[in-house]
Amino acid sequence: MELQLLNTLRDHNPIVFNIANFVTVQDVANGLNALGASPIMSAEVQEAETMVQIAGAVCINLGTLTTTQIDQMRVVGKLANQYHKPVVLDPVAVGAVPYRKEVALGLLSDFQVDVIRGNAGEIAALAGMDWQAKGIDAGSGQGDLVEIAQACAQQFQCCVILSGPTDVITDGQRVVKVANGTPLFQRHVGSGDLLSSIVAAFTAVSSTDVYQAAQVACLVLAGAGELVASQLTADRPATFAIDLIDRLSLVTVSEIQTIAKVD
Ligand SMILES: Nc1ncnc2c1ncn2[C@@H]1O[C@H](COP(=O)(O)OP(=O)(O)O)[C@@H](O)[C@H]1O
Ligand SMILES: Cc1ncsc1CCOP(=O)(O)O
Ligand SMILES: [Mg+2]
Repeated sequence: MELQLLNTLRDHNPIVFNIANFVTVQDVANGLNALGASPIMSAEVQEAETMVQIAGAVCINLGTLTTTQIDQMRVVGKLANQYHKPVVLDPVAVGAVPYRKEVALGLLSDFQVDVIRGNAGEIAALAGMDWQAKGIDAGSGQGDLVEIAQACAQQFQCCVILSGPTDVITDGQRVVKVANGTPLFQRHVGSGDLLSSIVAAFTAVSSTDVYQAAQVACLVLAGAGELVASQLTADRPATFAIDLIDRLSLVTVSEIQTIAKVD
């Protein structure tokens, strides 16, 4: 895996344009900033073209969608395709809310995305497979996570990250698994949103190889979280979230390499 992309990202400080949700927007902005990217959030369609032009990549998050925002997402996605800017889609809760699934499928037919990043419940829903998603969380289901991720990637002709205790990254054929992380990620709302935006940041510096960018993003975030958890003596979700921001800023390629569990 090309972990040197972390240094490339810090050297280039790419602008990442996020259509964020209102729950986790500041965590995402601060996480991107700490890592070495330059976040910008926008909810206004009138400035969509400028946003896409100045950005290195776009992350579209369905977390708190509105009809107005869906229109903005469609415009932004099409502009990103036109300007050849990578697009990451985070299909928050599409496994639990049929309306969201309908919206996500509509967007996926209106423009091409480069990466879909979701938990098992979300990726299974988009792939048309049975799963008991629970709100924003993965929920419970039975099935081969690799097969589910590959089916989703093949259906939408893109890279898919099915995140969880082990992140499964696939382009539809090839598969890489990242087993780093900590259960503390699940105790902090917004971990998945941050991952999706970090994926966008890495695609901004590796637009010709989004599969590689997706792998590095998963390993850097999961590795940073694992390093934070190894220093905590108790179950402290709030401390974890704060320390994660610091660690994203400080973590080095060699620290990540030392703990990497990549298959
Ligand atoms: N039980 C776990 N153990 C280790 N890492 C986890 C665990 N659950 C989630 N993660 C990590 O948390 C991040 C967010 O993933 P996930 O929880 O699947 O997203 P979401 O918040 O959208 O449901 C990923 O980096 C993933 O590797
Ligand atoms: C709680 C909540 N409600 C709508 S979006 C959102 C945040 C989802 O964050 P994540 O999927 O990263 O845990
Ligand atoms: Mg999520």
